[in-house]
Amino acid sequence: MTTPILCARNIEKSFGQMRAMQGASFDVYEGEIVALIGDNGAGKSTLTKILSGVLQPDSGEILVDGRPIHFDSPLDARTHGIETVYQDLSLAVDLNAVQNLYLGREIAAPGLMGRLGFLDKALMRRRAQESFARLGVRVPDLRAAVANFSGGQRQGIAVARALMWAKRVVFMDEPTAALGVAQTRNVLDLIRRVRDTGVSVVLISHSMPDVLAVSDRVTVLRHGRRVATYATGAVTSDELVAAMTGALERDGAAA
Ligand SMILES: Nc1ncnc2c1ncn2[C@@H]1O[C@H](COP(=O)(O)OP(=O)(O)OP(=O)(O)O)[C@@H](O)[C@H]1O
Repeated sequence: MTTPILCARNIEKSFGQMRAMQGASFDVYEGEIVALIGDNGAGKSTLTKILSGVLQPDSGEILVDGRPIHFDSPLDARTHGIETVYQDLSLAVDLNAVQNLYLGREIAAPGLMGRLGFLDKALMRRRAQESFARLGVRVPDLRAAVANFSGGQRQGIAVARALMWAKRVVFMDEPTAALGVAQTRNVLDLIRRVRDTGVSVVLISHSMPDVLAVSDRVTVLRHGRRVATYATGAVTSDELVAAMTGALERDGAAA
């Protein structure tokens, strides 16, 4: 079997008395969309934060390409090509789409101008346009503050931003929450396009239809550990809900 590009093994993490991660394991393979699902409080966000360098585990291992690694910060995870799109999007709403794409990673103008702090705005705009075009993200006006845009348009910009920098894995936390039917379809298409560019996607979602529509595999977390993993084509919504709620374990049929 191939080596996962990103892997968590027996992760433990407590917040005071609360054991949020109780031996969680998780694998991401190259070129796949893997859904990470679980009931409220199952530990999806905590695991995501650990695998993107925001939180450090108390114990357990993280492996990239099979090699143990420590992420001391989100920057560490980024240098390994791992990016996260959070549900709150963390876009700067007063800035335009290009500025948001490059927030904190601006390109300096060449030569003395760059050393004086001038930015290469034309280059950034061109690369941003290429990125939006490649992903099929429609930005009504590159110069307008993103505060003017719809939820779906903002989601597209947030995804494009992560993808500008993600070389290996993108975590998407509830990317279709608060979106309408058409916008949800666009974001799901976008997720497929991301995978087709060779970047793996971890989809964290409460939406069974989305999970079943777009993922290749599904991992179910419960009480801070992995209770099941399925090939999406071989599982039903009822089976996923059973794994999430513990009915599978009660039946003694856990995968
Ligand atoms: N900073 C924190 N301090 C204390 N407890 C925390 C903290 N972060 C998470 N927890 C607890 O850890 C457990 C796992 O939370 P987590 O947010 O990872 O779950 P989740 O699966 O993402 O849930 P949801 O679907 O509701 O977002 C929960 O019981 C939560 O209350």
